[in-house]
Amino acid sequence: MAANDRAGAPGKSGGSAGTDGLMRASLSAVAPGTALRDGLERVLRGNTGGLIVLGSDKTVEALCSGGFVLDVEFTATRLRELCKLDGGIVLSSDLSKILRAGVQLVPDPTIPTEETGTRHRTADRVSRQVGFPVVSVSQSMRLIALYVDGQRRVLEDSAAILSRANQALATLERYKLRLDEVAGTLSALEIEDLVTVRDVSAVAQRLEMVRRIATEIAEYVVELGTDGRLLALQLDELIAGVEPERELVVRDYVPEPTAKRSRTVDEALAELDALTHAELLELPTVARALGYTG
Ligand SMILES: Nc1ncnc2c1ncn2[C@@H]1O[C@H](COP(=O)(O)OP(=O)(O)OP(=O)(O)O)[C@@H](O)[C@H]1O
Repeated sequence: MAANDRAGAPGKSGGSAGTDGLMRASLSAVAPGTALRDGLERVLRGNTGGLIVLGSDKTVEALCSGGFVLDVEFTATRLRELCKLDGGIVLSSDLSKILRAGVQLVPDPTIPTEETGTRHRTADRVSRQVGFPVVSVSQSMRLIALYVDGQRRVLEDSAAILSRANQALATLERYKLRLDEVAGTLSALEIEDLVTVRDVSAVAQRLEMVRRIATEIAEYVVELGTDGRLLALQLDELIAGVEPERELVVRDYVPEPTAKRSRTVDEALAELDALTHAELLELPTVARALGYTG
């Protein structure tokens, strides 16, 4: 197997990246183009179902009962064949090996789960208990689901993700055009020294809107794996320079500190980031996030 079609290891919960970071890394590990995704698709097509733990350590070992210790190199076809056995599969933490197959996983039954069906309840509980992501391939519902730290994501096919990603890309293009307009106006007013809080807020607002939709598209890129290359190129081109510009605008226009209040650049950026979508549409709220009051 070529090195580039091996899934990158997502690791386990408790790291600095948090649940969102682990979910992103896990989605990347099972994205189209990886051997793991190829194997999962084969299991789905083969209609056998599967329960796969994406990592192993002492806590995982402690939950395993019965089955076979294998310790063989991971391949998509091996995964497909081993999922025919009754029970779950445990992969090594770097996802390069299949360590166990046909194991009964026995997680703590008091861990709450809202899933139905023993396979999916086990997947949810094991992922919560050991911290490694767990994948279930449902035989009856014919879907692949990823369980990460209490969150569940159903893996969709690339066509469905691409259709949503393309809509988001069209929105990004419109937002970017509007951003270029308000940024152009701000530059012209700066030359004449006529900038108002409203003009600055409008640019900060548009920069934030562009950043948010770009973040959404970046998540689609992760989920799409090799199918998202073109999308990644389009995204990179559209958002080139946006992040530094966001910081520069805030740095230039965050109000001078007074005895009553002061706001650092980082605080203003965090306030902008924390605005809800509805708040972001209101220029006075954006101005307040930047540190302007009254
Ligand atoms: N605790 C467990 N450890 C290992 N494998 C399990 C465990 N629970 C269920 N499985 C696997 O899941 C298979 C299906 O179990 P069951 O029919 O109860 O699940 P389900 O949740 O209805 O799954 P599906 O959505 O695939 O129909 C079992 O035959 C077994 O291979």
